[in-house]
Amino acid sequence: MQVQQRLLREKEAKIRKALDRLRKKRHLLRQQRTRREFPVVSVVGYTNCGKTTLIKALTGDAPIRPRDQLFATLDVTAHAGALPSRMTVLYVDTIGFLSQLPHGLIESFSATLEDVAHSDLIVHVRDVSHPEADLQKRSVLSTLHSLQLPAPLLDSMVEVHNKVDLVPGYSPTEPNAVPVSALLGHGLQELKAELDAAVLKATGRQILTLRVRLAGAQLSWLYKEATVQDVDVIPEDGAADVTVIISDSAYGKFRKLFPG
Ligand SMILES: Nc1nc2c(ncn2[C@@H]2O[C@H](COP(=O)(O)OP(=O)(O)OP(=O)(O)O)[C@@H](O)[C@H]2O)c(=O)[nH]1
Ligand SMILES: [Mg+2]
Repeated sequence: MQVQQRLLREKEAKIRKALDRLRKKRHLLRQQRTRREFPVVSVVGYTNCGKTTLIKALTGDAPIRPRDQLFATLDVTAHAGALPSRMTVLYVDTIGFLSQLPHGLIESFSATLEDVAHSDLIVHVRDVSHPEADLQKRSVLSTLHSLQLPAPLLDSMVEVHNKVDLVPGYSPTEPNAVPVSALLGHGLQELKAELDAAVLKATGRQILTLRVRLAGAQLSWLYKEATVQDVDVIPEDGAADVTVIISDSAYGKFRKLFPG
């Protein structure tokens, strides 16, 4: 009994320390984000649902290692991944939700989730092979609602049904859910297409084809400030049709800098 209590105390101290580190890192992440202007996708879900595995599958990132244990992710980490439109997004891994948090940790945990409010899109990962999958969903949603997130962020949430490899013949009943197996890599193309559309919509970005003069600075400006998808050179005009993903604010700047 005593040994067990000591072990638990040690574990709690470890978690607290990790949460402290986390707060510092979050700050850094926020700064980075405002500088680079990458859309941020927060990946949330009940603990052990496969968030880390999914992010790894979407980004091909090696350093994050999923572990089959509670709170394998005690650190908020961001990983860059490319979507089919060639847009780069940052996936932020979050701490797994639990319906019954240990007393005294509730505050720290919600603090780590504050950053979800600053993301452009929320992806809710669910382990559909879990016998209590529905209960877990309700628990996650109620936590999200208690964070007082902006309504558009909640409304645009993408629901991912993970671990479908464990449920033969699985087909989602929810209309907007994307079935995947993060482990086997099934359904990832469909998910990426869905994320592409959702991120564009959520961030006020659009895909435009702009006619630019090759002699000027327009093309290099677009490479720097937007995501260039395609360049179609028209040699006889000394021009090119450039297809870009561009934010409303960047497009405004572009027109100001290069009128006419
Ligand atoms: N069969 C199967 N197992 C999966 C799948 N995705 C993840 N897992 C396994 O589920 C376990 C938990 O995965 P993680 O990615 O660590 O889950 P997590 O949501 O990040 O967990 P926490 O960070 O602890 O909240 C690991 O053993 C994974 O290998 C899947 O699609 N199919
Ligand atoms: Mg994890």
